[in-house]
Amino acid sequence: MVRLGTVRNRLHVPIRCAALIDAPEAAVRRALFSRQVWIRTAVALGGTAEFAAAGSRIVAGDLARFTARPGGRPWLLRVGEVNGRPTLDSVTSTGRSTVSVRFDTSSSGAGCLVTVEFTVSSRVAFLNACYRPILIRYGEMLLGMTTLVAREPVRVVAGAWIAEGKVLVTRRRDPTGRWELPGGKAEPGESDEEALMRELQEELAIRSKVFRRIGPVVAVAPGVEMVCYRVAATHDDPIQLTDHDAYRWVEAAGLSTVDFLDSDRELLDSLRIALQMPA
Ligand SMILES: Nc1nc2c([nH]c(=O)n2[C@H]2C[C@H](O)[C@@H](COP(=O)(O)OP(=O)(O)OP(=O)(O)O)O2)c(=O)[nH]1
Repeated sequence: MVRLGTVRNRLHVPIRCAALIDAPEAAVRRALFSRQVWIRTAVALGGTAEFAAAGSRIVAGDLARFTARPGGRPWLLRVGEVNGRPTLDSVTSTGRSTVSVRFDTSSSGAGCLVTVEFTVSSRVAFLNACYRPILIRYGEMLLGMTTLVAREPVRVVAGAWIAEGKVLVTRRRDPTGRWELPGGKAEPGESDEEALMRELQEELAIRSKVFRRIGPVVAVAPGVEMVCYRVAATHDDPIQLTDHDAYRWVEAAGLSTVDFLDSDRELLDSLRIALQMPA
């Protein structure tokens, strides 16, 4: 409901949009916290969204810049957290108004409930009424994008970095301590190549080049599939592990002795062949 007021009163107009999505909560959160979903939403409505820091996720501390149309007056918002929940809050007022956005998921037997709440605070009551339809459209489009992306299968890209007849394998930093190829989940809208280059930069701190596919598409879990590509480093960057606690170089004969994740076993024959071939 829009409350009208006077110029003297600072008004708050909470606008809440919600959707019940028939997908696992993890998939919904992955979609909702993906920058691509927020960017695609802004673009679909004729505007723009940009994030200052590198990365593909919405994380606390980042700065986001939204416009309702290209070249329009920007809203600069900082990503924050309140009680562990993500928020976006105006960094600088546009002079007349500030906006804050709260978004979250909760799981129920019927599905995953996503809520997005905007609060505009304007010195001029009339502006509250102006922002309302824009924010409702943004919220509804965001929920639609989130639903679409949450239902897409998740694609894991794994990199077989082969050098001098050996492939690099990495040990997961979890209680199982099992080995895998470096890589990870592609973000919505990312190509396999972009995702793999990003993951290798994040996990090993190396710049890389992606070559041909190796082996079959492997089912990792329901709705999650993995593809493997041959990769190489393009610079002499020293390996710095962030997600893993160990790495080693293994030649073809040693692959069967590595305690790989189950899905990786389906790649081993193809990896052995790749180890005998040039990139
Ligand atoms: N990177 C990588 N992941 C693999 C391989 N084999 C395999 O089953 N996986 C699985 C493990 C994970 O469930 C998923 C990769 O996701 P990930 O590395 O981005 O993420 P994660 O599950 O550790 O963490 P998160 O994104 O859920 O927070 O694919 C592999 O060789 N490399």
